[in-house]
Amino acid sequence: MYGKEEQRQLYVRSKEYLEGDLTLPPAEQLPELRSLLRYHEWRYYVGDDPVISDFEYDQLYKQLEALEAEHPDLVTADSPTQRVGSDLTGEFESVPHLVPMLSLGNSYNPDDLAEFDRQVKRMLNMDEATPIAYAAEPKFDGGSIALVYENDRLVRAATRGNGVLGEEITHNARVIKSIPLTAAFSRYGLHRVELRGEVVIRKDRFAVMNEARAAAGLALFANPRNTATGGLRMKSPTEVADRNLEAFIYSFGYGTDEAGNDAVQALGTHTHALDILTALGFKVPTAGFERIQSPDITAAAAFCKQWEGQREDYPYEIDGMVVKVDDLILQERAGYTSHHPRWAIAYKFAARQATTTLLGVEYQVGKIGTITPVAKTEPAALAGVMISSVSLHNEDFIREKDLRLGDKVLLERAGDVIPYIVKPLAELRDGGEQPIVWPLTCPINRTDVEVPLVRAEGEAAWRCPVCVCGAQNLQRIIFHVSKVAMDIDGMGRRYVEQFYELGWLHTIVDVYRLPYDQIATLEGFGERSSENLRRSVETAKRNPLWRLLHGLSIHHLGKKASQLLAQHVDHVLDLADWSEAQFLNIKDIGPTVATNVMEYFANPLHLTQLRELEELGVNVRPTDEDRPAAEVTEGPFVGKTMLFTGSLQQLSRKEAQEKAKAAGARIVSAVSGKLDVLVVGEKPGSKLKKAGALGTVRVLTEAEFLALI
Ligand SMILES: NC(=O)c1ccc[n+]([C@@H]2O[C@H](COP(=O)([O-])OP(=O)(O)OC[C@H]3O[C@@H](n4cnc5c(N)ncnc54)[C@H](O)[C@@H]3O)[C@@H](O)[C@H]2O)c1
Ligand SMILES: [Zn+2]
Repeated sequence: MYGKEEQRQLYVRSKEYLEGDLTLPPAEQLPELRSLLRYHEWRYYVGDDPVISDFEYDQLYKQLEALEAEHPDLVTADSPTQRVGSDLTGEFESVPHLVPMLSLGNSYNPDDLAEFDRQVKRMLNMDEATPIAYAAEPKFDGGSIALVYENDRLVRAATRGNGVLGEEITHNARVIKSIPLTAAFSRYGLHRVELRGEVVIRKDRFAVMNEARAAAGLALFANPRNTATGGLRMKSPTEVADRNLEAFIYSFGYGTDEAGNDAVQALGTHTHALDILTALGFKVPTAGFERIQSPDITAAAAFCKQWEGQREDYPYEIDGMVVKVDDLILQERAGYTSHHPRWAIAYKFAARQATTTLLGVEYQVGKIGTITPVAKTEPAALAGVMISSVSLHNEDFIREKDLRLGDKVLLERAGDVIPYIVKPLAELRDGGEQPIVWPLTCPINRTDVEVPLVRAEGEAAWRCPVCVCGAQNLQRIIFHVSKVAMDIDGMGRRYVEQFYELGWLHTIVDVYRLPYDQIATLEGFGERSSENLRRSVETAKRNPLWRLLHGLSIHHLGKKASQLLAQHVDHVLDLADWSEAQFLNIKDIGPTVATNVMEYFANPLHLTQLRELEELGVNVRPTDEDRPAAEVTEGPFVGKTMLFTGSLQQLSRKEAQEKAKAAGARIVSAVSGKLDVLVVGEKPGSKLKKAGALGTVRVLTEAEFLALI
């Protein structure tokens, strides 16, 4: 019905009208707006596949309405404001409704409802101060249905069609269990009635159906509304039965007694009419829960707001609420336009779908270097917020949806769920769309070195194995500042995490350029602690080299190996030029450490980091503590192993150990058959006992030890 290029044009023009930057004479705007609305009605009703949001459609509609109000001479009978959108497909026989099935006017907030209330009163020549009672109930989002009962039997069911003619679907309605085939209308003096209702599918049943379809390899249903309207039009009633359809009945459209006189108004109120339908066995919004009778518009508005908040928890899809003048006689007096009743109005919830243009893709790096593509879009209003970034999850998502740069895309955001792209509107493409090329190398990396991404088998995510922005850095930083590595006093995991969250720490390099003035302003900090932290960091900069090496988190490079390497270089970057043989030449360094250290230093990103550390004043050369004590060949303890236990009185443990080493001893950590000398201070404890039991250990007091050296 519409060609591809034509559809694209209609879409682009619609967005231009919505932007509101058109200055055309009304005589040109009017026919164009009408043709735009007709196109969107076709997409929405016939295709069940709209290309703009309901809110946008309503805005275009309002533009047309306003223009027509200014230029009544230019109103045409076929204008979308003068009739309801048609869902006639031509696949079923059309039948005339007993009373036209109309649309509803729209409101979006309590102010709109207050305005509606004033209009109703003006129409009824009522005083503004006199309250009108309203009924309010959910606006079910499914397919409209009209049910005709004669002599208490269901004789016909039809879709809304174009409002005047509907499509006859009686066979399909008969298999919907919530539609009674017989109902005792005669008890209320009703001989012939036409009921109005909405056919829907419960959200959980919809989900189960789709799971089953996925398991069977069938195409998934797009959404419950779509599935319900499609379900009504199935060719075979058994297929209809499979869809778990239900029908909510929300009013009498028509009702006469045996003589053909109106018998509906006698029911008094809309509320009472629904109570009767409930009693007759129809599925009707439950009084007190799904519907209320409110004394005035304010209470009705509050009920609408309440439902907007609980919409997600409700088992059925609703796109708003409907507020109706409760008194049936007042309804009749207020009357109808050719498009909607003047006594009712829809209170629309914020649209959960929107269409917009995909402008570009950016990449984020998450935990363990996972690369997440993020779509950048033209800003779009979605469920009450402006959206311009939408996660694309991973490469497969982009590929499966066949997303391209420049695509018009359908966005959705339901409840707390993060917004996502439902699909591109492929039929609106003009050929200028560009493929999204998945990066082979890390897109985050800010250096000029390319880092290939990796994707583990069976995983959807690509990862940057060394990403400088990756959250794996968080763990590295925590280790880097810890006691065993750089031992930065007062910085622990908690602060690292906090600073990381604040964006101050990305890599270990940032540890040495923290914003202390800002830290001072953090809750629980203050000038003093900030200054203390700064001092700890400054102290750590003078650490022996082995601590830095250990703090690089190189796989398998422990404290001992770090110390050994620190002894054998003049500058940490010397290691970048080392061959495997050079590593293996060092006693106690094996091939595993060699490989890992070589891999680390082969990565230019790491070299950049080390240079940055050096520029920031971090020591990158061996200190005295790193240097091996010159081989001691003379002294009282040459070739002996030694251990200290208990508390020493004259020397600190560390001093004693240094002196022992200078006297040729090698310090060990445990009592064993290999221990030669045990020096005991006060309260020696179990080590002395153990040494005594061995009988091979020479035991010295602190004084004896001092005398010997
Ligand atoms: N996105 C698009 O391109 C596009 C195009 C056309 C229409 N639309 C949407 O459809 C609307 C117009 O469609 P419409 O004419 O079907 O109107 P509508 O859906 O806004 O309101 C009328 C319908 O509401 C249903 N309804 C559900 N619960 C009801 C209740 N408790 N009481 C009364 N009616 C109830 C009825 O089936 C009735 O036909 C637009 O405002 C727009 O939101 C969107
Ligand atoms: Zn990276």
